[in-house]
Amino acid sequence: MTKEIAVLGAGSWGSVLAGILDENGSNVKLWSYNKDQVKELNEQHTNSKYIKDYTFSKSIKATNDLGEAIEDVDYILFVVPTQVTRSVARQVSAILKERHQWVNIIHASKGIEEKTYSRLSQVLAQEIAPENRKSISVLSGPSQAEDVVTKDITLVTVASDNQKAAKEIQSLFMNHYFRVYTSDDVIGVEIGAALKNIIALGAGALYGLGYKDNAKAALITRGLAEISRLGTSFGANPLTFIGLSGVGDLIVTATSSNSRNWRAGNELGRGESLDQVIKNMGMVIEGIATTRAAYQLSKQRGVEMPITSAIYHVLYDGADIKETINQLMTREGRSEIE
Ligand SMILES: NC(=O)C1=CN([C@@H]2O[C@H](COP(=O)(O)OP(=O)(O)OC[C@H]3O[C@@H](n4cnc5c(N)ncnc54)[C@H](O)[C@@H]3O)[C@@H](O)[C@H]2O)C=CC1
Ligand SMILES: O=C(CO)COP(=O)(O)O
Repeated sequence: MTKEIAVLGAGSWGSVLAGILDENGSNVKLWSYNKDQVKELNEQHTNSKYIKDYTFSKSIKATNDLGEAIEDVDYILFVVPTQVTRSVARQVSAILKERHQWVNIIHASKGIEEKTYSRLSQVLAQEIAPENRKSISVLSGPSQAEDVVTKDITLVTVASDNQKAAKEIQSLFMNHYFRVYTSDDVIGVEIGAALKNIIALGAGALYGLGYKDNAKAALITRGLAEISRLGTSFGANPLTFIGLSGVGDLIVTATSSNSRNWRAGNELGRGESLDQVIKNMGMVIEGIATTRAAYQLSKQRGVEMPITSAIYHVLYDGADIKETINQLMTREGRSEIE
């Protein structure tokens, strides 16, 4: 199916998703706010800071001009970091309004807005007027960009407020190594996607401190319990959390040394300061801001999230990691399933 698609954000994930869409036959324009990156993508067809040793298809057109990127498109796919999605959406919205364009919106970012505690579909719905959008969908699941680009088998979910759009998006992305399932649980998919990054930070920290496989399994399992608790408090389907965008993404992010969240946690566990970790990474570590948002949401909604709360105190209050783990382990005993 040939569609005109704008991919906004040419980091690791945006560029790899643009590659899949191009490979599957869509006409893709890839927008970045960085002029040097656009020049590199158009002239060398590489994106060396984000995806090493890979040459992208010559048919992907990179541009610095948002108006040009979204001209006459059927779909706009947002893949910029969570905390800048609102400002990019605002710019997109002004252009759509002026042109009376009506498009399908997708996002593939994983986080909660730090200031408003909003999910990204909420941010996009707030910024892009109903007369300019046919649908809002989210693409999510266990999909480290570095493995997708080498065509490792990858399964993801597209959740949407419009099942016709979900089916169309499914067919736009599906191929022999990238399989897409549909869902109508936007809340569950977005909450799972955002909160697994917090647990990945914790898993990296445990590894950095020398803890082993039992500790990893414990963190992932109890992490999933608190992700589901917060998600279901918003009306998410509990089954979503045992799907690709829930436990699936949690497994890959909390165990893969490609994960920026896991790597950041690992460095923190080894005693590096948060500022240094952020500087070393040079790419987005979504779990940091999302920890703050999820912590505040848990307080607001009276949902118990002991691991998120512990990670919040380590990141934002300078709490000692070992002492924090000790406090978690010596809490009063309780029943596993509440
Ligand atoms: N890398 C991965 O394997 C995956 C990432 N994701 C999600 O995709 C989203 C983007 O992640 P990545 O591409 O990995 O990040 P990245 O750090 O590799 O790239 C981020 C991109 O956003 C651009 N950017 C930064 N600030 C900006 C601003 N103010 N305005 C416009 N553009 C700006 C940067 O220039 C860069 O091109 C995140 O929410 C992440 O959780 C989802 C699945 C897989
Ligand atoms: O979401 C991801 C894989 O599904 C990527 O996670 P990181 O941002 O931690 O690299």
